[in-house]
Amino acid sequence: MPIVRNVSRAVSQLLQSSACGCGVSIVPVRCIGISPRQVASDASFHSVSFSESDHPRVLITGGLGQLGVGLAKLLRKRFGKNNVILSDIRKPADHVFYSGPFIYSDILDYKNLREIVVNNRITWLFHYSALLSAVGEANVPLARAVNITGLHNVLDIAAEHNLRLFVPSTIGAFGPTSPRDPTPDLCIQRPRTIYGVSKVHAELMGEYYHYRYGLDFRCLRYPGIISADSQPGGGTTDYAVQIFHDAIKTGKFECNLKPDTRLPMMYIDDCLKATLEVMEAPAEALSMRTYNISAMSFTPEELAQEVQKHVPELQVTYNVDAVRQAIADSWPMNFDDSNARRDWGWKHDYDLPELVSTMFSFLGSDSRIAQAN
Ligand SMILES: NC(=O)C1=CN([C@@H]2O[C@H](COP(=O)(O)OP(=O)(O)OC[C@H]3O[C@@H](n4cnc5c(N)ncnc54)[C@H](O)[C@@H]3O)[C@@H](O)[C@H]2O)C=CC1
Ligand SMILES: CC(=O)[C@H](N)C(=O)O
Repeated sequence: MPIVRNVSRAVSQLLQSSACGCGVSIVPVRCIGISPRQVASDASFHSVSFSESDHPRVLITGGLGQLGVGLAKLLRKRFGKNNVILSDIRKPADHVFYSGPFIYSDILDYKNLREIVVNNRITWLFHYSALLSAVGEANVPLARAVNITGLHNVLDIAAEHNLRLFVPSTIGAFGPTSPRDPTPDLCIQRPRTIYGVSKVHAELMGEYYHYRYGLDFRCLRYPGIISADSQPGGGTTDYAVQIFHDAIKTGKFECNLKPDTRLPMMYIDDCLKATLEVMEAPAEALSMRTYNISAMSFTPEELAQEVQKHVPELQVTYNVDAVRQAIADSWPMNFDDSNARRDWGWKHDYDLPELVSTMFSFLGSDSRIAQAN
């Protein structure tokens, strides 16, 4: 009766533990006898226990978006090119395809995902597939499928195959009734977008699987991410990337948020650094499984002023998009990430001036608006 014993031990530990997980260290209970999904009898469990010195074998879902290619680059530097597999449902550009392993994977296809994990002996999974806030509102059924059903597939496969699982959450997991300045890790979360609802669901399901099945779930709430070599995928914070491209190409930028809309933001290198750090943190260091991370917070007006130090000719106008503005007005203005700083030593490198000068040195400011005049 080992399964029954495991179940009752898991349940009693679960009941004894604090529901919020704040400041309480709970020993995860690995209980492989109660797999969260009924697995076909012919399924093979090739998950291998890796010793500390072995590199993880990594799969990134939704890897062709704004963040995945950069994450793959960072992880390949650390763990070796062939230990990191990028996957997506889109066709990769040549430079991505030839830079390391790429595989087609639709996260709605449970069996295919399981086959990839088994055949490649995956040990770490970064689940990046998602529809972001603005595109999610434009196609709620698809956002619900990708962000919620897709997450269920990933959670079950990760639990069955003993994976360490990273799922990013977002400032969008908060809503108008959350404290906005600053927003702490634990507070009311009643977002009003399908994106936000799906991310709160992901946080709660991941933490539930951690306490119930011992899944090694780790989650960071990212601010709006700014990158030079990848395009954002349809979010509310996209303006803060677009302004750089428009400043260089035309010298004119039309912003779809009001000039005083304050949102937390972060340069991509900081975001990817935090992601790797939390995945490498010893489990004992993590007093929670979902952390806010923060770097800076600015308004479109403040960003434009900093950009104008590099491109003084830049003209900024405002044409507010009502959907995006309503979303932004319900999101945090400043993010409290003191728990991440305390538990696993999180520290950002880029504030607004460094972010802007780094973006321009990346994008090459020499082509800037000579043509526009
Ligand atoms: N970029 C940002 O500012 C922030 C991103 N995040 C989160 O980080 C993660 C990555 O974000 P981005 O790279 O910016 O997103 P993105 O929108 O640029 O890329 C998402 C990728 O998911 C893929 N995808 C869509 N449906 C799929 C399916 N059925 N199966 C497999 N892949 C599918 C898309 O093809 C796309 O390449 C997301 O979970 C997002 O919520 C969180 C906060 C901020
Ligand atoms: C902050 C995010 O999650 C994303 N960039 C969005 O704006 O939807």
